[in-house]
Amino acid sequence: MSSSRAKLQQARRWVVKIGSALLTNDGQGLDSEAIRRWVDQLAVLRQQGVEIVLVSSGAVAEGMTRLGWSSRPNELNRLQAAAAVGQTGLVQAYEANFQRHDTHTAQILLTHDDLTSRNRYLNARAALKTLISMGVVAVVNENDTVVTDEFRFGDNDTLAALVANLIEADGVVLLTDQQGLFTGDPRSNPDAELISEVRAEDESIIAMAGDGGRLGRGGMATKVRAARLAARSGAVTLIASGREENVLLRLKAGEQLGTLLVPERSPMAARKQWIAGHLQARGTLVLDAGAVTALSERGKSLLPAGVRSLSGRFTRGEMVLMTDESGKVVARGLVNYGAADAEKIIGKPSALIESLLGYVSEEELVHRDNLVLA
Ligand SMILES: Nc1ncnc2c1ncn2[C@@H]1O[C@H](COP(=O)(O)OP(=O)(O)O)[C@@H](O)[C@H]1O
Ligand SMILES: N[C@@H](CCC(=O)OP(=O)(O)O)C(=O)O
Repeated sequence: MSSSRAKLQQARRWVVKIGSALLTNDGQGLDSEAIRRWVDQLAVLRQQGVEIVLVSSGAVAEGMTRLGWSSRPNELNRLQAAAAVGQTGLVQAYEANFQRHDTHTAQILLTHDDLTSRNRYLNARAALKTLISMGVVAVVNENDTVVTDEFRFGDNDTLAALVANLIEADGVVLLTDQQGLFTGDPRSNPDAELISEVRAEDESIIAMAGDGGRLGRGGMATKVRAARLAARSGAVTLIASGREENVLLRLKAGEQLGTLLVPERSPMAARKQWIAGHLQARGTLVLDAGAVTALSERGKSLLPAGVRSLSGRFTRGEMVLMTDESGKVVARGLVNYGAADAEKIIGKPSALIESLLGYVSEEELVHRDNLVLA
């Protein structure tokens, strides 16, 4: 087995996306047998220690079936109405199946704004992470009923990749109606060959990937682009057929199914690059000399004890600058406590956090995994 395949096997958090084409059996209503089989597999994966977030399409297609429409309407209001009708069918199907495994599901409907506005982004992230920690399977879809221009993400491949960025998933599995990415669209090109593994950044795959079928929105083109997005936070993406028997369990066992799109950087390197480049600092922590040395020379995390003062109005998870006493920036990173709580614990040993705050999030103020030296 290639070492890249092992990356998916070892991934502890997977975003699994099930496409419209697959879910609705090409327009025949929700394929409840298939949903049962995927849920059974997801339940086994969870027993094997994999955390799962599900991104499921199919609301519009299911709504059309329920409303007796044979063709996809062009008017936005009718599409939105179909999505609203179909979404209840989708969540019913997942909830009923996960209940057989004593697992709760949660419906999360997201719009583009939710992932671009910092506040909403942090809320979505905190809610999803809390659900994961409680063992609840979130079932995510685009909030089709409120998006303004014709379906903003449009396809759920992009949404799955953005969710992976959001919750730092290390694996994205896109289940569709083809075996994976072929050198050309197999619907029109019978000689096209399946690609087993490719770099997510490889330019040549963009040209190979065509658009989608009757029900699907993005085709392979959006899957390839989604793999690139997921690679930004270091996640591997696997495109495979959801009709393949036990596909998820076989992937977890390391079988060479589908197409693996491999990120250039390790999750850690990608994460650090993201911290370094993409976030605005919300505050500053001034460190004592010992803490400066611990961070810059020994690669340590920042403990509250090494902080002399702070400024800014930051909340947990936001980015702060860390400076020495002369004001020189030594590092930047994501802080584990909001400013008000941080103020109470700076200069104190981590063992006192619980008595000072009444709870402990982490013993570090900034963990070294979430910290980049200047
Ligand atoms: N290079 C390619 N390899 C495989 N499938 C391709 C390729 N180019 C286009 N496709 C088409 O993409 C479709 C899958 O995308 P789509 O219909 O959007 O499904 P989903 O709803 O699962 O996202 C396939 O049915 C296939 O015909
Ligand atoms: N939000 C839409 C899904 C859009 C869609 O079909 O996406 P995809 O499965 O990527 O082709 C729905 O639930 O119908």
